[in-house]
Amino acid sequence: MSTVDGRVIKVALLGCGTVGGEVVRLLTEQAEELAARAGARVELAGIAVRRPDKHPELPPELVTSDVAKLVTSPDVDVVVELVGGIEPVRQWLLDALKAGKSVVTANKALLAEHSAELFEAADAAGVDLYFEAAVAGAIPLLRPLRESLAGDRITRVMGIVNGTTNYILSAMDSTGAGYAETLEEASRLGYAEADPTADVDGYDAASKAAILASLAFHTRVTASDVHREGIADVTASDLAAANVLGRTVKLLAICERVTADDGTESVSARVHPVMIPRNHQLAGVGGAYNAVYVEADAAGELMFYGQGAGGAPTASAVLGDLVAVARNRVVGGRGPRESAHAALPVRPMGQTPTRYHVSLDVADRAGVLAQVAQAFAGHGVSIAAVRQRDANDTASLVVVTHLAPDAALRSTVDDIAELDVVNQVVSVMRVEGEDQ
Ligand SMILES: NC(=O)c1ccc[n+]([C@@H]2O[C@H](COP(=O)([O-])OP(=O)(O)OC[C@H]3O[C@@H](n4cnc5c(N)ncnc54)[C@H](O)[C@@H]3O)[C@@H](O)[C@H]2O)c1
Ligand SMILES: N[C@@H](CCO)C(=O)O
Ligand code: NA
Repeated sequence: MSTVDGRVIKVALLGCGTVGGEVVRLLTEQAEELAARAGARVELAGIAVRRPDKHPELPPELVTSDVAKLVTSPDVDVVVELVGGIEPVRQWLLDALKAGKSVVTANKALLAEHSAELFEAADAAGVDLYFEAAVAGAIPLLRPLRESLAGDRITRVMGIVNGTTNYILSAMDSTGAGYAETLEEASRLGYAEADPTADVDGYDAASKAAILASLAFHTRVTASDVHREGIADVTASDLAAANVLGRTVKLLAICERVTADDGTESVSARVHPVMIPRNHQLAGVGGAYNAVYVEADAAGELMFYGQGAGGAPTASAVLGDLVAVARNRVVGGRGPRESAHAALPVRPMGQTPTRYHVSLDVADRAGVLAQVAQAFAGHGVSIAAVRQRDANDTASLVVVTHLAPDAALRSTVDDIAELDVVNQVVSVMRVEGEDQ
């Protein structure tokens, strides 16, 4: 029987790949415990895959390729979506919500573009939309933002939210391993997206940043609002330049509440490589692990850490959501709805305050430093530290700035590159954290 009265919650699973396969395993192995925790048996009503013939491990009576039929089947209470991508998934989930099914999804790409529409459909039907697995895999992060911190005022969310790029940067930093071989390994381990350029070019992290900023600041932020740079341009020179200063490079998502001098607030959301001191807590986060700091007025600083990618860790978050949905169905309640009441404007990247590390190869003669310093001053950028090392007739000059609008820093670097005394701009990267 497929009704809540019968204490059975029927689940349609869409996608049975890296994550979906683990969801099936855990649902089967932990059926008794899940029933006790949810207050109802949680049973599969169907599993939709692209190629049913490729899944001899699944019960044939459950497997289908007819997703549209499965998501609106009267037999189904909850749709768990683990296919990925935007279309046709968006339409399947809208159809499911309209038909009164709650939805659990790990699909950050979809949520970062269409969560408003999905929340509206969930509201209209009085059903749930849960997506803990969409950001930072196993780590409970969205539930704390949506529920535990709902009474606080969050000012910043910053961290490592993409396992694939963290795996690659960690390996490049520690073993000097090549980029391509490390990416291949990350794909083999099930961390990378179906198209790994989504990871490498920062799209995956930007989608997650949009979701985090939306929840943290009660504002609709979409992926296109997020400034995005991936790791494809991070070179061995960047890592070497970082190393000289006792730093390392991480791809960070940074979502901030920015308050202007006149007190008006805006939201800044960005994803880009960042140099951080080696003694920064994020520097020690290796492999496919994720770590996210949340700063809130009353709570202070919180840190969330754990496995951000991979089949089983992600399935853990999916199962947690599934139990929450099942419980809500059993008692007749609902989980949190969309909270976008603050509707803050999104601040363009050029106006966002950042700090730069600039490593230059310059001519070793009098007046060079003055010319470089003049370029910074010309854009109103204040210098925090300068370090010079001589080698034959050239010198290496490293400048770290104080906070300045990102556009001013960018223009400064453009001007410096044009100076006759500058042989080469070796590395330009944003900086977070103070050296101890
Ligand atoms: N792998 C991870 O570490 C991880 C972590 C967090 C979130 N996610 C998200 O979870 C989702 C699934 O990721 P995955 O790594 O398991 O992907 P995957 O490629 O391993 O699996 C995708 C599944 O979807 C099925 N599918 C694809 N197109 C279909 C169609 N048109 N009709 C029916 N079935 C179709 C495939 O048959 C496959 O079973 C994605 O949204 C991804 O972003 C993945
Ligand atoms: N491809 C993603 C999966 C987890 O969302 C990552 O590497 O982090
Ligand atoms: Na999570």
